[in-house]
Amino acid sequence: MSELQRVTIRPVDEYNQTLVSYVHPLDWINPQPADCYDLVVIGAGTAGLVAAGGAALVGGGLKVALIERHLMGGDCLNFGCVPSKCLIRSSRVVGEIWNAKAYGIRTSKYVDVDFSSVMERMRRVRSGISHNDSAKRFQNMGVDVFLGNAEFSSSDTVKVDDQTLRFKKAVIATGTRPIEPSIPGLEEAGYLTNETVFSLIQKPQSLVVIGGGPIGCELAQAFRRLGCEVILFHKGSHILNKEDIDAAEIVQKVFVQEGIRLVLNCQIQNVEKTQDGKTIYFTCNGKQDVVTVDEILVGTGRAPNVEGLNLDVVGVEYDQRQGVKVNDYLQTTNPKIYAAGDICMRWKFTHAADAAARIVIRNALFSPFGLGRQKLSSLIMPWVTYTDPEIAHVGMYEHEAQQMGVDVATIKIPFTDVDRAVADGEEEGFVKIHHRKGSDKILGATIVARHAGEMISQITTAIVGNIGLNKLSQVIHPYPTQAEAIRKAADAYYLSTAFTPNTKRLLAWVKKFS
Ligand SMILES: Cc1cc2nc3c(=O)[nH]c(=O)nc-3n(C[C@H](O)[C@H](O)[C@H](O)COP(=O)(O)OP(=O)(O)OC[C@H]3O[C@@H](n4cnc5c(N)ncnc54)[C@H](O)[C@@H]3O)c2cc1C
Ligand SMILES: NC(=O)c1ccc[n+]([C@@H]2O[C@H](COP(=O)([O-])OP(=O)(O)OC[C@H]3O[C@@H](n4cnc5c(N)ncnc54)[C@H](O)[C@@H]3O)[C@@H](O)[C@H]2O)c1
Repeated sequence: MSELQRVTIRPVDEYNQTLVSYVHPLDWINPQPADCYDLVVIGAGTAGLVAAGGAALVGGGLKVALIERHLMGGDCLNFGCVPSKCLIRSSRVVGEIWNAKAYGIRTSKYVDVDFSSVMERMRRVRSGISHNDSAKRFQNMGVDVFLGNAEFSSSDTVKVDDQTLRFKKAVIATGTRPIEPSIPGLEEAGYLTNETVFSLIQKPQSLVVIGGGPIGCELAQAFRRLGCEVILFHKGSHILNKEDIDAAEIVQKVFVQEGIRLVLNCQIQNVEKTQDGKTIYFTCNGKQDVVTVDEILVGTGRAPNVEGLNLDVVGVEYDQRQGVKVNDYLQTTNPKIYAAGDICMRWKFTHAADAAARIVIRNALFSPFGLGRQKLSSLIMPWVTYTDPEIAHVGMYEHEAQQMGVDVATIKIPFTDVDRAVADGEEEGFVKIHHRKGSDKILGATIVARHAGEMISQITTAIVGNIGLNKLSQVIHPYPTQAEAIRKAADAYYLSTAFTPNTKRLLAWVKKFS
C-alpha cells in the first residue's frame, strides 16, 4: 500500500472524507519535477502554505514546489486551531446556559450535551473550510504540489519518495508534534493528544488533562463544559504560567468554579490500565494520591519535526527541543535554506507562522545582496489563549521590561469600571497597558475578557503605528463597548500628565479671561 492510500482521519465519515479529498487526495499524482526550483518548501502547514503560495503568487515566473507527507493545512486546520475553536464555541453555549439564571433566564437544571453532534459540527466546519488549503488550490496558484515524505539528499536536492527536486533555495516548515511525557505505563494505558482527541465520537465520562499550558487549559475547559469530569494536572504552582500572573489567576478561579479539579505542583508517578479505566498515581505537594478516569489527554509541549530530514547532509544545525536554528533573517546555518513556523520559533502560533513565511519569501527571493531583508525581531506579536474569559497579550510583560532595564509603568483598568462589561455581567477581567515611565510609548498589554482576542489588535495597531497613549485617548470608542477599557487606560495616562501644576495655573489664568 502506498503512503498516499494510508492517510485517513477518523471517523471516516463524509466530512473527514471531504477533508482528506482536499488536503491529501488519494488519487493525487505528483507532477514531473522541474529542472530546478527557485524555492522548495517542506511541510504544508501554515508556514509552508504561505511561503509556497506567496512565492508563486508574487509572479515573475518563479518555480515553486511544496511537499507534504500528511495533511495539507498542518496542525492549524486539522489538529489545532480550527477543531479546538469549534469545540470551544459549543462549550461556550453551555457556559451561557450555566450562567443563565444570573441574567433572569430559567433553564432546565440538566444541560443535555449531544457530544457526537458537537464533534460532528466540528468536522463539518473543518471540512467546510479545508478547500482553502487544498492541493488543487495550490496547484492552480502555480505551485508544484508533491504528497510524500521529504528529505534532503544533497546540498541542493530534496527527495520525495523516488523523485528528486533540485532547488536554489529551500524552506523547512515541518512544524512540531506533541511531546510524549516519560511517565511509566502511560503509553501502555493509551492516551489522547491533539492529533487524536478531535477524532472522539463518544464523550469520555472522566478525563485527565496533563499540562496546564494553552492546549491543556483550552481543552480542559471545553471538555468540562461539554459534560466530562475533568482533572487538570500541572507541574507548576498555577496554570498558564507563561501569562501575566493576575490574568492566569482569573482563569484559574473560573476553572475551579466550573468544577475542574486542579492538581498543581504535581508529579505523576505512573499510569496503569485497570478494569475501571486508566489509573494515575501521583504526588501533589508531597502527598500521594490516585485517580481513575476514562481517558487521558496530553498537552505537555511540542517536539520539533527535525528527524528524517537529513539536516546533517545540508549543514543545517538543530536542537531536539528548540528545533532548527535560525538567525534573525530566518536563515538556517546553511544560507540557502530558510525555516519558518513552529519548527524554528518560540512563538508557536498560526499568525506567527504566517508572518514568518512572509519574511522568508522576502529574504530568500527578493533581497539581492541582502538588501531590504526583514528581521523576525521586528515583528510585534500578539497571542490569545481561548479560555473563557480569554487572555490576550502583545509586546512586553512588565517583568520582561524590567529585565531589559526599561523603566516601565502599568495602567490597569478593571472591567468593573466599564459599563458594558457590567451590563454584560462580565466584570471579571482587566486591561493592563505597560508604557515607558514618563512617556506615552506603549510597551505591551494584557487583556482578560470574554472577547479579549478581538480587542488586543487595537493595542497591536497602536504599537506598530507608533501611536502613544495620548493619541489613543483621542480615539472615540462607541458607548457602551468593552473596548472602551482601552480608551479609559489611555485617558488615565493623559490625565496624569496633562494637568501638571503649571498647566493647572495656566488654565486658571485662561479661565479668568473667558
Ligand atoms: C490544539 C492546538 C490548538 C491551537 N490553537 C491555536 C490558536 O488558536 N491560534 C494560534 O495562533 N495557534 C494555535 N495553535 C498553534 C498552531 O496550530 C501552530 O502554531 C501552527 O499550526 C504552526 O504551523 P507550521 O506550518 O509551523 O507547522 P504545522 O502546522 O505543524 O505544519 C507542518 C507540516 O509539515 C509536515 N511535515 C513534517 N515533516 C515533513 C516531511 N519530512 N516531509 C513532508 N512534510 C512534512 C507535517 O505533516 C505538517 O503538515 C494550536 C495548536 C494546537 C496543537
Ligand atoms: N490559542 C493559542 O494560540 C494556542 C492554543 C493551543 C496551543 N498553542 C501553541 O501550542 C504550543 C504548545 O502548547 P502546550 O500547552 O502543549 O505547551 P506549553 O509548553 O505551553 O505548556 C505545557 C505545560 O505542561 C506542563 N507539563 C509538562 N509536563 C508535565 C507533566 N508531566 N505533568 C504536568 N504538567 C506538565 C508544563 O509545565 C507546561 O507549563 C504553545 O506554545 C502555544 O503557542 C497556541
